Amino acid sequence: MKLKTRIFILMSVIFAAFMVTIALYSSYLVTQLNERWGARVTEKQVLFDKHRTLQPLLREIGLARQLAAEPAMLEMALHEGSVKAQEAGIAVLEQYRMRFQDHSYFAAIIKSGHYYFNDDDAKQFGAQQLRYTLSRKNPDDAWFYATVESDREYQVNVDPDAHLGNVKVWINVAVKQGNRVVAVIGTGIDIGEFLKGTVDDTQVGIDNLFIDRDMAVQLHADQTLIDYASLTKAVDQRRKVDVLLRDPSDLARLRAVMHRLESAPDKIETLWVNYEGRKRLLGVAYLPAIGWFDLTLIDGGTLGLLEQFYFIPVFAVLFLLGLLATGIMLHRLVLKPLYKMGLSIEQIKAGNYDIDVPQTGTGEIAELSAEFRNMLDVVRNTKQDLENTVAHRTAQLSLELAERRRVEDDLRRSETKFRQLFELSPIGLAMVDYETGKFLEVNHSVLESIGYTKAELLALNCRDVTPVEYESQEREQIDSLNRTGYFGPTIREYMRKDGSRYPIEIRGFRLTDSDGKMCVWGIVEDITERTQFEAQIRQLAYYDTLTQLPNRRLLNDRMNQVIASSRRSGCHAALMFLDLDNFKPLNDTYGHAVGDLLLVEAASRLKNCVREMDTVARFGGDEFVVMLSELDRGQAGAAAEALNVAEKIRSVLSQSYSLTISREERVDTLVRHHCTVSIGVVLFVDHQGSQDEVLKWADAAMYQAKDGGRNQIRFYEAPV
Ligand SMILES: Nc1nc2c(ncn2[C@@H]2O[C@H](COP(=O)(O)OP(=O)(O)OP(=O)(O)O)[C@@H](O)[C@H]2O)c(=O)[nH]1
Repeated sequence: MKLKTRIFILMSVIFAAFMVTIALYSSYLVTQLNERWGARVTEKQVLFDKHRTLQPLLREIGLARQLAAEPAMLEMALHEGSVKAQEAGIAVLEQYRMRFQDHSYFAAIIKSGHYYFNDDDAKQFGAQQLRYTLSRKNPDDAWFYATVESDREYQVNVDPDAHLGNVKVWINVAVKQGNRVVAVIGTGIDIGEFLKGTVDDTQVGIDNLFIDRDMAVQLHADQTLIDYASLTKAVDQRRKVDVLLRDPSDLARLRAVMHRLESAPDKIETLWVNYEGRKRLLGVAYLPAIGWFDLTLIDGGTLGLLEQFYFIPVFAVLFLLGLLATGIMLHRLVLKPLYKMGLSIEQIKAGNYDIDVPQTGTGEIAELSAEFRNMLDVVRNTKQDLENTVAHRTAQLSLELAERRRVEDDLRRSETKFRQLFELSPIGLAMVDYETGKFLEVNHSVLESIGYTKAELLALNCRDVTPVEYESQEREQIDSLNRTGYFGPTIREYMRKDGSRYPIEIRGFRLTDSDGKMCVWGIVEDITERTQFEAQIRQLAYYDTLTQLPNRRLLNDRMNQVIASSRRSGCHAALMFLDLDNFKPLNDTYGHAVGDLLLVEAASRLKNCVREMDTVARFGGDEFVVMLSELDRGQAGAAAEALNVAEKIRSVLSQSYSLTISREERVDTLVRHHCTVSIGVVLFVDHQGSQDEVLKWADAAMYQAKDGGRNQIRFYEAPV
């Protein structure tokens, strides 16, 4: 919401609040003033009414009481039959008659019931003061008996006189002998005359009436409302003030006021009541002399009460004008300069910083305007600084970007290099998840050996390609990784996709990848060729290339094993040294190749002569060694067993050899050759000496066989 609108609303609210407050307060003041003013006026009026009514009555009452106190009255009441007393009494009555306002009197004698009355100034009645005789049976005479029985000294009673045909305000005074009422005397005032001087004689807007203690109306300008002869009626049959005050609450409050005033008769109280449909101020005074209450009702208009403060609309207009003037001033001094500054701000928001902001307003607004201009300068400078900084930073960023691109290119080249290195490495490289063992990355070398595609292998776990018998080895590797961060190198096998196996040498390193994930880099070397090569070397090292029989080196190993075994088991072993007889002529005649054929054939025959556990070795040239193990424990048995085998060998090797000579582009030539063998045998058990000794002994025995004529078997016999 705009400031202008808000100020307008604020001023409207202030105006409304102010006017409501003023209206309420003025209403309160008017009420207060009216009530106080009305109360004062009413009190004066009530006092006036009270006294102008009471004054003539009190005068007549006083005169009547004075008359009642005349001795002639008592005498007449007691001795009415005495003419003297009667005449004296009437004389006094006539004397007082002229002093009464109405020029009338009455006297009613209890004993006789005679009612004397005279108001005849013209004396037309003459001596006929005795008018009639009162009777209890006559309702019109009830006033008399009520006065007698009331036990009060005097009473005021408004009553029509049936005998006289007029209505009077009667003053009834008891004539007493001691406490006994003997007569009632008094006077009357014509109601018309009395009202003229009291309730009739009121101003417009002022009503005056009198009520007795029981609220019966005693005097009112409208005589039809008067409760005549109240004295003689039951309380509930009287015409009361409720014919005028119809609101029960008004009546209740009036009753309370009357009750209070009986205790404080000098006071006057006022209260607001509804009277004839209008709000009237009611003043109440007590007339203790006659037991009546004076009620004076005054109309607000008559009181000249204020309806309202007429200056309020004027004040409202002035206040409104003041507000308008304030609004205009506010607009010129504050809103307009602010609006101009607002326009400048809009331009700045649109990016136009090169505007000229005018100096505007006065006082604080001028200061604000100046501060705004200063601020705009600061903003301009800051913007310029910012642009410079941005340009500088942009240049820096361009350089950094170029450098970064260069680094990224280097990195990419390096990555490509290492990727190529990884892929082209002849050594297998594989990365597996540390937790699950799943393959994460493998290079070409691994794939080539294992037979899986890359996608297939990356779907597998390293345990899927490891034969079950290596499970314990794999657990050790995991332990090693946990402890040291690496394992290996160890040799085991992987299973290819086709189920075949191949040997690998594997080592692993625990690493954390760029995502912080633990993994294991495995260097997996396919050692199939190396294994084969090692086997070849082993073959060359331990076997004779011509006959494929163990050579001397392997023979030495086997001899060590047999010597140790024989020492443990106690079984005899035998070593036979064989040398073919007359081999050289074959070489010489047909060449070494044919000799080789014979040597190969001889080796084959030898192997067939012994058990799997026995060893047949070529010692060199045409010399062979046969070693038998686990022979009998007894020497004789062992010698027999050895001899048996030696005989078999000698026999087999002595059989004719058919040797086929194959030459390029020539027909094969079959050569038959016959040769024998000389065998030297040594038995040994629990041998403590060197193997060379055993060989030497066997060799010696073999020479004995040679010396013995060849094709013989000789056992070594230790010199005695
Ligand atoms: N073909 C062939 N001949 C060999 C080989 N090694 C050694 N010889 C020959 O084997 C012969 C062995 O000689 P001798 O044992 O003395 O000859 P011999 O005829 O068997 O004589 P006696 O043993 O005394 O009966 C020599 O002529 C060697 O040249 C070989 O690997 N191949």
